[in-house]
Amino acid sequence: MARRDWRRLDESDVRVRPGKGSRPRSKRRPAHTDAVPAMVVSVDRGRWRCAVEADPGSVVTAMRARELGRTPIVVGDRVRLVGDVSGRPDTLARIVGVEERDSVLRRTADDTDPFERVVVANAEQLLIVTSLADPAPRTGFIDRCLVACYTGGLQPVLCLTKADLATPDGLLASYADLEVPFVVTRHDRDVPELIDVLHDRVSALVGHSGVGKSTLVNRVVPEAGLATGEVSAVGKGRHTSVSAVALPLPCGGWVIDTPGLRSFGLAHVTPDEVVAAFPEFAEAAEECPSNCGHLGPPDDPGCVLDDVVTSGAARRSRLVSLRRLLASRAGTDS
Ligand SMILES: Nc1nc2c(ncn2[C@@H]2O[C@H](COP(=O)(O)OP(=O)(O)OP(=O)(O)O)[C@@H](O)[C@H]2O)c(=O)[nH]1
Ligand SMILES: [Zn+2]
Repeated sequence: MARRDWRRLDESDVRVRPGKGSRPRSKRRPAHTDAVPAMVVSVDRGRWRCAVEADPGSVVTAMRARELGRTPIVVGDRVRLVGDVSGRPDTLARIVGVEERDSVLRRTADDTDPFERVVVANAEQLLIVTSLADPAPRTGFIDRCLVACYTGGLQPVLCLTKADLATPDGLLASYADLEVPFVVTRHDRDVPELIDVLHDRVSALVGHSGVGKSTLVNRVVPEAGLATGEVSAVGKGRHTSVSAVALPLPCGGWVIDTPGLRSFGLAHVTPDEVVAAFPEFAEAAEECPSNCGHLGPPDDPGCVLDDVVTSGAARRSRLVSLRRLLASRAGTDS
């Protein structure tokens, strides 16, 4: 995965300016040696709810310390807290540091918007929740999620719901060459494979309205109590939560639901970042003309990736899949 690329884009790294002799002592950043490590579980109007690492049951409300300026802090961020970390009502701790992120789920508002934002930090995997029918699967959306995973350092997992209504075979065939792991679920059966996938990991979940994501979350986190089956209710979505929230799994680990995330603008992603997720093509791509989109002729006549296939070093079907992802980056199917 293209780890080096998204690390470069990380904004959360709070740097301490090298001390200048003339600077008054009081201006120095305090050491905060007593800070408590915690993970952000939700964000609401300038307040962060943080689960204390040593005791995930203890959730503390915190503000961002002034010394952090406008450093973005999102769900999944690992932070350091000082002040009142008791979590008692009406107490407020302070976030004084944000750890470097291991992964970032990023999006641009739409493909013409140059400003990306991080939606979830540090998720190890992204469960792409897709129903096999009602609504029908949207491969364009899945492909865009895969691009977000490959360029943000997350492991994608296809989570195919409503298997009582349709077979997963056709859809799985489209993703066989990408070797995307998958689980297949239906609401009238137990979900041991899903528990296996989620156990002890931090997993973000995305999916379109009606695919059964709330049904799934409620099964693995019984206390979550998410509303389900209200797809057609008037005004739905207007007053419901639209930001990500991390929920602790009884079996260990976290699921991060992303109710507001139903499309992925990928304007911030470059073709080279996508190719970097395909080891058999990454090196050859350096021989391509600069600014090659790697789509091949007619868009990119000088692209050398076809030669890799001709030489026998890669399968044609892998290149077809890679180019499908590259095309989805610029596509409109959200
Ligand atoms: N047949 C079938 N229906 C299901 C299954 N899972 C969920 N449903 C139904 O699909 C509808 C949508 O399920 P939800 O869990 O609310 O879907 P959601 O993805 O959370 O949708 P939003 O709440 O709009 O984000 C409900 O009527 C569920 O009862 C399944 O495995 N099979
Ligand atoms: Zn190329």
